[in-house]
Amino acid sequence: MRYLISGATLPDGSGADILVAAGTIAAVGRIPDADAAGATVVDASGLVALPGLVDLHTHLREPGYEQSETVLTGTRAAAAGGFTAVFAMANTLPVADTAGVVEQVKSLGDAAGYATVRPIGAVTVGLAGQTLSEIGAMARSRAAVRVFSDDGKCVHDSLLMRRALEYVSTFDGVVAQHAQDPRLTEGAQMNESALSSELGLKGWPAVAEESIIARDVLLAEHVGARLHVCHLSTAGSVDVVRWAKARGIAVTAEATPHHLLLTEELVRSYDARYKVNPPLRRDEDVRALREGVADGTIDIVATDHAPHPQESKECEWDAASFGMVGLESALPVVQTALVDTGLIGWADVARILSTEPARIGRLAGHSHAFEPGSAANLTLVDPAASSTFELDRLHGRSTNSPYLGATLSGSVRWTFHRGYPTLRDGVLADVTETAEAATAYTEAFS
Ligand SMILES: NC(=O)N[C@@H](CC(=O)O)C(=O)O
Ligand SMILES: [Zn+2]
Ligand SMILES: [Zn+2]
Repeated sequence: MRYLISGATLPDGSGADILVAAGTIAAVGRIPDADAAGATVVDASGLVALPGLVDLHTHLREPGYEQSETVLTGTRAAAAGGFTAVFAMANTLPVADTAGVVEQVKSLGDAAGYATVRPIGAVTVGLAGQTLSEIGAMARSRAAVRVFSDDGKCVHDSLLMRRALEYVSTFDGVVAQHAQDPRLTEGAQMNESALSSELGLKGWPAVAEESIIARDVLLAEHVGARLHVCHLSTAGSVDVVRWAKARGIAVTAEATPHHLLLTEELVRSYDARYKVNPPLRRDEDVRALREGVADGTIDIVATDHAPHPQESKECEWDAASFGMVGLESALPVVQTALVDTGLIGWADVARILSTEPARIGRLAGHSHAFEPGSAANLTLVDPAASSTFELDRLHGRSTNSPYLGATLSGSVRWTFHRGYPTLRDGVLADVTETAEAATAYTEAFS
């Protein structure tokens, strides 16, 4: 199948046609009619073409928590949000701490066909924080794991963290740390502040995050390894990472869309859709995170898409699960919080949502630029449109979105994964090339 994407705006603001053929970008620029003969025309006037979005932090929940999400449903949500690759977190059941589990997750992703799935390996066996998992075997496996994380839990033991950093540096891997001092956050339910006292909820101090990041950047410097910090949520964390980068430490950092838009004030509703780890913080923190993205201290935006079943959200605050779904809303939140506010432009969006996460995760073979010959992974966004998040706009198995009923600016219209549309003019495509694989998938795993 050949597609002529006509009249798109590239991230740098220039206009171009893009010819997609045989899974690759065949040509970019003014494309002669003869070259485009027979191609399906996609009218992209008014649309911004971005390299396919890459999420370095997605919870796909399979194996083990298929009532919340599966690799198939999660990657359908990814495609709907403009993503062509996702890194799947390791807090599944069993935990992704062996070559067998990461290979299974990769195979499920291949079979589903909606996005490239790169498994993340656990740092410690069972995420228990006691002994290192078989990091080398996962790196050498068919899944070629490069990112390791105990996300959901912090690698708290300093010596284990040191050993993990040393180990991954031997094959250019990276440890993605969930920075949360467990003792300082025992039983914590929301940001520690005047509001947490007022609401009578146990507070989660900023220092619980900042102190771990400070320790880890120093450890990374000491052993000469790459460190990635998940979901920065406080102004102090931005300061620590800024300091570390100025010192030349190989640290990268992410912010989630929700920490760039929402504040702890929402907790007043006691609506557990706003319960997330790390917690929503203050206005000052949101401002500092936005500045951190704008000045490059924060390298990427990652969704931390964390599906949970209704019963674990529709209950009292203390009993509810932490986490929000975020794949479909990520681009509109980024546009609303960062582009519409004038802090960044579309070239920066391409960088923070595609090229940089791909580089940090060592995602080989993913197209980052509209260069002839590269794989056709791309996303078309209508910045003049808006997105209202109703239940039918969520394609995953869980609906714990903080934006239900809300309208954000920007709308993802088309997603192309390896040359075929996974989202067509806002409608999730039936991935025909992989329909048989999808059937086999359902039979094998349901
Ligand atoms: N972010 C969350 O609130 N929850 C995540 C775990 C995590 O990212 O730490 C989950 O797995 O549900
Ligand atoms: Zn986390
Ligand atoms: Zn997470």
